[in-house]
Amino acid sequence: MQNFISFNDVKDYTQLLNTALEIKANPFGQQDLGKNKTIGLLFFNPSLRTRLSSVKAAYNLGANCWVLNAGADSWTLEMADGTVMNGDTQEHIKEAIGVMSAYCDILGVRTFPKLEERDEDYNELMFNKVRELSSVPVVSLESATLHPLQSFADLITVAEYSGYKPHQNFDKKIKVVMTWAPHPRRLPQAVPNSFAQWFSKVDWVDLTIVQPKGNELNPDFTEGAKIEFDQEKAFEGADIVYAKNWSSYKNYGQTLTPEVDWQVTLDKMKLTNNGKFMHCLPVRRNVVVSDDVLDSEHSIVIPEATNRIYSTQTVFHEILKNL
Ligand SMILES: CCC[C@H](NC(C)=O)C(=O)O
Ligand SMILES: NC(=O)OP(=O)(O)O
Repeated sequence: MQNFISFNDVKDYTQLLNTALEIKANPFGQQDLGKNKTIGLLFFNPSLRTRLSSVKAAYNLGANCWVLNAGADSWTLEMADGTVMNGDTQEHIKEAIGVMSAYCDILGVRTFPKLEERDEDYNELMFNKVRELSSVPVVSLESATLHPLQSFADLITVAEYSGYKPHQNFDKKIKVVMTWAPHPRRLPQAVPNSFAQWFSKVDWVDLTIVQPKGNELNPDFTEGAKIEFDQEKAFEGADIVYAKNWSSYKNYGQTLTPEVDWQVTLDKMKLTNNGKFMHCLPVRRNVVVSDDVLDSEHSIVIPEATNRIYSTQTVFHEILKNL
């Protein structure tokens, strides 16, 4: 594995899943791999899980790790080429990424979308600029349109809660429903795009995506998923309910306020096959999902967040072993 930016960087998802489950069972078994290696984490946006799980994953592998919050810890960066830098920016992204990638063996980067110009975000201008400037492999810590470390952790979690065992025949079909949910702010499409990209390809999953009409995701990522607009119908018989808010792809960046309440409630979870509730976190309690769902046996959001250590550790492992 060279870079880890999307599902397209995964040659064999079953092999990667099995590796992750093996690493999770023996998390300190590969400490020689990270010896004398450094993993750099660059954040242009806030984070809790990605930041902390990535540091832990690096340490589990015996690697060093540094973290930088662009613009807060560092100089104000100039992103545009050709700028006469006599204003508020002190350092150009060209030098900043060139230097940072000289200080590490793998560079993780988080760059959220602006949610203004769809082409700018969907061409991943910012992330691709960093990738071109980096002299070391790049791992997405969530880009404008995808969040592969989250989706990989979600796959590990769904596998664990579905009875999947590495190298054993698994002929079940798991009904996974990703549902849009309300949020007071306009959020990226990265997490749902990525979840759809991964789970529409898993042969033991039946993926349904349910959202208010007009709020469908980019079809480039949802091909193969069943698209629904009736939330309660979609929940019927679901084994996994994955909730997430996303702003409009069609009316780019706009938020939606549907007439009916799309919050995930206990009554809705009763329509499922005693389904498990998942969310990437952070979650707005009693907006996205009710307290009585999050505080019930339905919720596996903490095991899901815990698996962020092992999705990340596996990706670092797969890149480090080729260095
Ligand atoms: C992991 C989620 C990060 C981000 N969430 C917020 C609140 O910005 C999002 O929705 O993409
Ligand atoms: N799920 C996730 O990536 O969380 P953070 O934004 O807190 O890193």
